[in-house]
Amino acid sequence: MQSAKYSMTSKTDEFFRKAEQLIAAGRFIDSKGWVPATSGNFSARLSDGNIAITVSGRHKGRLEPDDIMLIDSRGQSLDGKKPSAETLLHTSIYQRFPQVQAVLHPHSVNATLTARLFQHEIVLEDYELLKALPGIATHETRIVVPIFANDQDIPRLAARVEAYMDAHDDVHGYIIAGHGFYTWGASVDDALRHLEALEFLFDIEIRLHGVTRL
Ligand SMILES: CSC[C@@H](O)[C@@H](O)C(=O)COP(=O)(O)O
Ligand SMILES: [Zn+2]
Repeated sequence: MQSAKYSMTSKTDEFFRKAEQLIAAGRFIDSKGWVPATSGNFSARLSDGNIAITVSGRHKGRLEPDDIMLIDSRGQSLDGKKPSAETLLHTSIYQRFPQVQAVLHPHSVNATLTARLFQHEIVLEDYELLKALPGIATHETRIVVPIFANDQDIPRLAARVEAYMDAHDDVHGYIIAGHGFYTWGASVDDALRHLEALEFLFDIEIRLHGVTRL
């Protein structure tokens, strides 16, 4: 039951449609082993600027409609539920990029290993799969994925991400060391494609550099 404070909050058909997309994305991401043990969080922006986001602490591979909640653009709960502990990392992306409509955060082994093998950033260059990312039309492309130190202080972490983004264009995602990565897109499907592409490219770089290091 919603409390009186939240009783005016109506969830629209669009909310439930986006919630279903996030649930399906979670099932797929979990099938790959990228959100173990309740880790990860997902969101999608609605046309009125509010955001559908995963409730904190839920298993992201077994989400039910009740596990997706509504927040405003500043991250305030609109339905009394507790949003993801990392909500600020989502709202910052939406504020920065008007075209972004979905943000996905997996905790994959490859993102974690990448941050162990590389410091500060990983460069992805000369891969056909880079074309899965927006605005890239050729393998003859070089992108940089920054790696930030993990931090339990999310506002402080968000501020570091913001400072990096202020100074760099064409950021398609970022890794948090010992934690996971964030990526986004113009729809849940687009964000999922970016997630899969980055995950694949991290895997290649790990195999390449991990083997070279032996
Ligand atoms: C299970 S530990 C993972 C959390 O600390 C966090 O990093 C995470 O991704 C999930 O937090 P959540 O609050 O469920 O969105
Ligand atoms: Zn996380």
